[in-house]
Amino acid sequence: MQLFERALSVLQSGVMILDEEYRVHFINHWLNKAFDTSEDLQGKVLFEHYPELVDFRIHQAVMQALKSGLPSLLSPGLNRSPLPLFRGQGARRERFSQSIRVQPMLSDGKRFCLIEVQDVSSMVRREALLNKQAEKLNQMALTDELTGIANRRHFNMMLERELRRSELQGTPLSLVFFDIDFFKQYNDHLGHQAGDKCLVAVSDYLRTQLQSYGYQVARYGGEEFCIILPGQAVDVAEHLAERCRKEIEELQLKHPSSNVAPVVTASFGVASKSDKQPETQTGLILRADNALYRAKLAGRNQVVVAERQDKESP
Ligand SMILES: Nc1nc2c(ncn2[C@@H]2O[C@H](COP(=O)(O)OP(=O)(O)OP(=O)(O)O)[C@@H](O)[C@H]2O)c(=O)[nH]1
Repeated sequence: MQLFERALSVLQSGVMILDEEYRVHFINHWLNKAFDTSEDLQGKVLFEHYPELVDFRIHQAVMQALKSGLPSLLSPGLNRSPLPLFRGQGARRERFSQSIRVQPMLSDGKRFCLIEVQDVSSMVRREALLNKQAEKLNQMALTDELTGIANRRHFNMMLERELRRSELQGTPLSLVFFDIDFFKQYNDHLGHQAGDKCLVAVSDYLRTQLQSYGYQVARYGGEEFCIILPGQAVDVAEHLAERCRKEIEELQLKHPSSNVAPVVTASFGVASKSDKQPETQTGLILRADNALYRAKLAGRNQVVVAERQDKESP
C-alpha cells in the first residue's frame, strides 16, 4: 500500500478521492500542489473550500458519481478548466486546461469518488495551432495568390451554394462574367509586371466597391473575373455590369495598345436564373461566358445579356 501511495505522489497527473460528504480522503502531491492553496487539502470538504465550484460541471459530476454511481468525463473541449489548478511560477503562473475523469468507487460498503486530472494545456495549444494552420491553408486554397480575391475553386463553391439556395428559396440568381480587353497587347506593350498591377487594381475595385453589397467576386482565371449576385434578377445584374464597365474605364489605367480606348476597358456577359426555371452551374456559366464572347465580337467595352441574346437567336 505504501508503495502505491508513493507511486501516486510522484505521478505527473492528479488523483483525488472524495467520500460521500465530499471530504478529501486522499489527494496526491501533484494535485495538491496544483491547487491555488498552500494548505494540505486532505481531510477538507472540497466544496466548502471552493464554494465557487458548487453547481458547476465538476460539482454535478461528483454528485452524479456519489449519488447515482455514474462516471463522467470532462473533456477540455466543453470544460476547459473545471478546477482552480495552476502551473508555472510567478508571472508565468497560469490556470491550465484539464481533462478530468470522475469515477464512482465502493469500499467497505461506502461510496467514494475517484477524480483523475490531467494537464492537457500543451495538447490544447497544439490543437489550436493546428486548427489555425488548417484554416490558413484552407484560406490559401480558396484565394487567388496575385489579387487576394476568391479563386476559381472558391467561385465554383460559392456558385453551387447560391444555386442551391436559389432553388430552395425560389429566388433569382445572376452571374456576371467580364474580361479585360486586349490584355495580351497590354502585357506585350507594358510588360507582364504592369499586367499584374492592372489585374490587382481591377480586383481591388471589385473588392472595395462590390463585396460590401453582398455580391461575391472572384478571379475566374487569367484576365477573366466574375460576380455572383444572389437574389438578383437580370435587370439588376445588367445595371451592375454596366456600372462596373463604366467604373473600370474610369480607373483610367493607361492602355496605349488597345483598339477600343486609351485606357483599360472590359467586356461583360450577364446570365440569370429566374425564380422558376431550374438551372445547372455549368449551364449558367456557359450562358454568361457566351454572352461575354458576344460582347467581344460586338466590339468590346460593352455588356451583353444572355437571356435577350438567347431569345433573339434563331
Ligand atoms: N500579367 C499577367 N498576364 C496574364 C495573367 N494571366 C493571364 N495573362 C495574360 O492575359 C492574356 C490574355 O490574352 P487573350 O486571351 O488573347 O485575350 P486578350 O488579349 O485580352 O483579348 P480579348 O480578350 O479578345 O480582348 C495572355 O497574354 C495571358 O498571358 C497574369 O496573371 N498576369
